[in-house]
Amino acid sequence: MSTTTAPTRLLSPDELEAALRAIGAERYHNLHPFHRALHDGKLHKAQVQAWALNRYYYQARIPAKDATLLARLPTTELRREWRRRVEDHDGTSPETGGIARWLKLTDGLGLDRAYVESLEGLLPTTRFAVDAYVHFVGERPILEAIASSLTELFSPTIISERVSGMLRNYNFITEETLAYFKPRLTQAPQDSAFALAYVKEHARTPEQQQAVLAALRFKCDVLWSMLDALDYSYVLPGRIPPGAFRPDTTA
Ligand SMILES: O=C(O)c1cc(C(=O)O)c2c(n1)C(=O)C(=O)c1cc(C(=O)O)[nH]c1-2
Repeated sequence: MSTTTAPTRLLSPDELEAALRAIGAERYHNLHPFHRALHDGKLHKAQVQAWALNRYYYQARIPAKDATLLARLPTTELRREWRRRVEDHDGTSPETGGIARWLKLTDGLGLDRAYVESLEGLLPTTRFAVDAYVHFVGERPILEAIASSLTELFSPTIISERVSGMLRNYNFITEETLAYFKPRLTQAPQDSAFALAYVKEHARTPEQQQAVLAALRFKCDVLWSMLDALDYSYVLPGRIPPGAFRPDTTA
């Protein structure tokens, strides 16, 4: 039996934007039960530690994925725009930038810095998911690589919810430990506005538009699977994989 797929038509730039936003409304990781529990104060400190430790790997690899893309970009203007992202995360001197601020969060949660940076305690899925994102951006066409960053369209909302929810619900969380997130509220809209305008201008065929939508779905899957792994390993009893962070022995 043969199956036929209806040919996809060319969307207007605004229809493409609406289709991208619909993917976020359906699949972004704000909808994941682990995030709901994190923000609503339903987790123990050890589970919050596991989230921060695993998410450190995402933060640490973001500037590497951006540098990979930077090297492939064809114009000065594009490289200048993308270089800013690398600086936002790596900083321009020691103790500045997003990675340093994320380590303030893991410090504030009582995790040993050398242990966090060693990556020894990561869940296997965290490593696989983050590495898949870095490879995607290194290997796919530039249009898709840029489109995969578009989850940032949706991040200011989840970050605002997270900061207010965690401050309200956990006595071990302070404004200082959550300092990572404040600059993201201005950086992410700047980043995503540029990426969205780029994608709307350069996705000019139905195939390119479908590839852009698939890139955003892929990225939502990366973020979702990281939370699935945390949920499975640290919410269900007796599921922590061998070698992964064990709250009682390493915190
Ligand atoms: O806290 C979050 O929920 C969240 C989500 C995302 C995202 O949607 O990819 C990013 C970030 N934070 C973030 O802090 C960040 O630096 C970042 C960079 C990127 C990217 O794809 O280039 N996404 C995100």
